[in-house]
Amino acid sequence: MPQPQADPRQLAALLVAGVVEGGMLSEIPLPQAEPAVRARAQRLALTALRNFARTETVLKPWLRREPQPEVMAALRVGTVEMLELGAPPHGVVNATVKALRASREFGAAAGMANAVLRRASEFEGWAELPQQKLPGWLRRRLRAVYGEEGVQAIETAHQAGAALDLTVKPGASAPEGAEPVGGSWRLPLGGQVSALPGFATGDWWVQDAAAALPATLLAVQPGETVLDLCAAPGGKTMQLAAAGAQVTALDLSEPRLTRLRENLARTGLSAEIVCADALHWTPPALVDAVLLDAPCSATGTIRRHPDLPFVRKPADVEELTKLQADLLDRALGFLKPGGRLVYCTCSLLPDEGEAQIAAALTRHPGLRTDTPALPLGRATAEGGWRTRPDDKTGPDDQSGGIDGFYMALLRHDPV
Ligand SMILES: C[S@@+](CC[C@H](N)C(=O)[O-])C[C@H]1O[C@@H](n2cnc3c(N)ncnc32)[C@H](O)[C@@H]1O
Repeated sequence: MPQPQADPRQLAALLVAGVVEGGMLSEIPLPQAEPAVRARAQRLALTALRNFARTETVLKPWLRREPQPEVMAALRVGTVEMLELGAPPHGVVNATVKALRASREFGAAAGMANAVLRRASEFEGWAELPQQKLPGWLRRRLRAVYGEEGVQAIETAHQAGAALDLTVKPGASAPEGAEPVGGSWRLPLGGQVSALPGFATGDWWVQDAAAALPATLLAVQPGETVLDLCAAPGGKTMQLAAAGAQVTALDLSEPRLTRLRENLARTGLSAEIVCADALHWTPPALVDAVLLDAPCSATGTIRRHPDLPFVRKPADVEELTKLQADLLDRALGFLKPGGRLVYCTCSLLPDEGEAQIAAALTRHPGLRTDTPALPLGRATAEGGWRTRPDDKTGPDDQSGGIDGFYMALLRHDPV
């Protein structure tokens, strides 16, 4: 017998409530649902999180007391569906009320939701409401580096979300309609990725245009031995393998390595896979090149992960910067004399980028930066490279920015 389909709005509300309670979007368990339903739920949840403060402004005047988190999340999802995504109010209100009424736990809130969402649908001036601000601690730290104007431009980019960037396997084609961005290809936002032409045949994989730069920077040659430390889910491993290198992909997380294995299988690329802690593992032989995509605050990816500002705390950054320095010191020891290493993080915080490399240069005699100009972003004082979410990808860029990344090419000469 066919199972009743899960409602994307209900799933979206579960996701939003889960994030408010401190969960990462990718880790919140959802009931079984078709990929298309999950994709729609995901899109609604992302939109609700990107417009969290705005929905507060619209809903608060009509709420006598704060509803249960799940009900509040359903109201936020309904509000963005009507006001941001332009869905007809009648359908949104009816579906939300029907779903609440059908639930044993939240049925009593159905009448209130009906009244509040009808009011919300009449709200005027949605587009003029202030954009979503970063949390105070992060905003202050970014303002010290990029200035108030820079932070506002970054917040505007976060609010706009991200297009779908693809890294295309050499010799394969991007799907029709994709535009070149840096060395990547860009499709407008939306849709179910696995349904796009070329997905099943492994012609490309999803990776932000900025995230594709570090592997390009390493410029591996066919036959070179390369260690991809912190490799999963494998976006950069696939680039290195596609360039013909002999890649060892190492990661601490077995579940993430399962995704890396699936990605390699789909794209028909190969790498040796090691599940280990890079701080305690030693390669059997020194290598020509290392890519260290170090664990970080991921604050450069808020465009596509608007749950991060709800979850990240300043203490996480302190812990991560120590780990990054330890990983970098260890990774340098895996290089053949004269070998090269790309260090990168998807963070906007200089503590996880510029400052890490400046400190490493003082710790390691014989270490130097040798980062050439890349198609997107700008050079930094210590010899690295920085991209920002508000970076334009071309003179008439309409497609939005790129993730915030830091990267540096380091050469380790014997002293
Ligand atoms: C930024 S993600 C890597 C993304 C990946 N390079 C890609 O392009 O798809 C960082 C990874 O570091 C891994 N990691 C964290 N600490 C580690 C450690 N001590 N040793 C090895 N891997 C570690 C995490 O499991 C995570 O998969």
